[in-house]
Amino acid sequence: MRVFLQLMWYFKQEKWRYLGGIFMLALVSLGLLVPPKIVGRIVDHMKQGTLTEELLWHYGGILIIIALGIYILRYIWRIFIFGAAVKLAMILRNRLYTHFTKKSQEFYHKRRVGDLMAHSTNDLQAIQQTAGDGVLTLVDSLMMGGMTLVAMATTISWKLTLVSLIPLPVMAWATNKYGTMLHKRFHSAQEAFSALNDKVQESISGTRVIKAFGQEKDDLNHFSDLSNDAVKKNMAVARIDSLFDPTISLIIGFSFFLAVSYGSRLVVQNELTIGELVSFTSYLGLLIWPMLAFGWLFNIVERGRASYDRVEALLAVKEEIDDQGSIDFSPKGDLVYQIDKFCYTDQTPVLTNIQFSLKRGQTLGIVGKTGSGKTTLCRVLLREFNLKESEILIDGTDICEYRLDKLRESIGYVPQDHFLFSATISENIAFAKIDSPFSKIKEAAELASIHQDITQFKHGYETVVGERGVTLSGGQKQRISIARAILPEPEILILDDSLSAVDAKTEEIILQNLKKKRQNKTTIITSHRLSSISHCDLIIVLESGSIIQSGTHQTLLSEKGWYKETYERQALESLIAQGGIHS
Ligand SMILES: Nc1ncnc2c1ncn2[C@@H]1O[C@H](COP(=O)(O)OP(=O)(O)OP(=O)(O)O)[C@@H](O)[C@H]1O
Repeated sequence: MRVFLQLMWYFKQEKWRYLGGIFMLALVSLGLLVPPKIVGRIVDHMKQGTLTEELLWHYGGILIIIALGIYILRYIWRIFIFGAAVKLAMILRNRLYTHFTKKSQEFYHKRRVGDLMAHSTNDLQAIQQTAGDGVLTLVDSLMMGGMTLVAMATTISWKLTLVSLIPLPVMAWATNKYGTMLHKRFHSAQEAFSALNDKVQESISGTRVIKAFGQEKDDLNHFSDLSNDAVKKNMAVARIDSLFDPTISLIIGFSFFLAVSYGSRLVVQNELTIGELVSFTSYLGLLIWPMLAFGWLFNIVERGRASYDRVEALLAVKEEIDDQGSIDFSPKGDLVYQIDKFCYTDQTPVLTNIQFSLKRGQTLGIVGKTGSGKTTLCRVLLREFNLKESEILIDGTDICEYRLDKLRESIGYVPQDHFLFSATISENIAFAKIDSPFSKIKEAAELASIHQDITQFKHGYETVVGERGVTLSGGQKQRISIARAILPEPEILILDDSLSAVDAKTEEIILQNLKKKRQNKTTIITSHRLSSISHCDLIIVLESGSIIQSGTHQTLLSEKGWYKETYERQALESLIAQGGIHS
């Protein structure tokens, strides 16, 4: 029942709804006590031969009024209690979503998407059930059960009530034992569901790779294994779950047996009328629901607790990036990198001794072997990771002193693994500035050299991309991502290997456009193709996270080293690709 304490903050917040609902439940329970009493009286009247038509109408009238009252009250309490439960799920869903939006890339790197989705669906549903059905079963079983017992003991016979309750301790023991077993099993069932969710998500996203490698069968087998595991764990839950009802029915059956045998004795001894015995057994019948509800309560509560623990653990994950900056405007100006050492999670440095500066409006080219640290050098500027003091400065101010949103507002980043949303091309381009006029969207598309392609589509800028729409080529996606980044005219534009899927001619056009348009703005380009960065004001060559060469294209060509070798090799490759060398 700990979950009710955990949810106390919400019960307090919605106390009127819950108190109102509970009050109505109490009225319903009271109302339900009346019919057995009336039936008992009618039986006694019949036995004594005093039952008149008028009396029958009188009792019938009371029964109808009670039935109607219960009907209305049940409707209202449902709205109160279940309505509050739905609202709780909404609050938690919003919290989780807000939490997700604040999390860093590392958070998503470490977690499985399917797992996060399971938290937002299955777990929240279980918590909603606890705040709705859980409260109902708890209150109803205690109130309905308690009132019925009091009615039995005070209005009929306390001796008979005590005798009928002899089997109850067995029920308390059994439900407690089942509850403990359920908790563990629910946890692993929810974990299995998360794993299954993750598998489905990954397989659907990666379906092209799966098919390309002919791995459908293996994928299906893997899915079946996870699915079987989820079934097995849910069956384990169901096996305990299924024990509740038969156990309770058995115990109530035994109670009935005791009530009828001992009750008949009391009737024979004239301590009880037949009508009272009939009322008593009807009351016992009324106890079936509270007892079953008590059994379900364990089930609901244990499921809710397991889910609430999981959601709380997720919400407790701290922000990795401390956004303590106080400067409330977006930075503009000269850029200075002075990083001694940067490591991801382990102690192996990924960047070492990175020292360079860039004037506002200049273009920086970053090249180097794969894995040399180019992307990392860009991402540290976005503050995706915590930096030490003064490792990167803009206009002489540590980037950590800017508010994170303000810093990021001034940077347009086109990542290597670009992503387009299932929305129209125009919405994708205007993603960072959704209210941009069409002229701006078109201008960005023209700069990114994608306008022509877009006009070829039947619906032009209104073409839906992604799962629900047209399939774009890699180069088209890249250029739409570039248009998206340049539309807000960011102070710093980072193209992280973003021209890899376009041909050399288109690349040149895009670079020329950017040069013209972004005269006073800084641009950073990482690339494997040296032609992409040859125009840059500063080029740095990275190897194993360190700068091994730096300068302009001309100075780097004039010295021996990686840049010259790579440039000459790529020039030769390009010549061969264009038709070879003619002697
Ligand atoms: N999130 C991360 N956590 C831990 N290590 C990482 C992470 N991202 C990158 N690395 C490691 O940092 C090193 C540099 O990676 P980075 O992506 O910066 O190189 P790169 O030069 O951009 O490579 P490429 O040219 O292939 O894109 C690599 O050894 C990589 O494994």
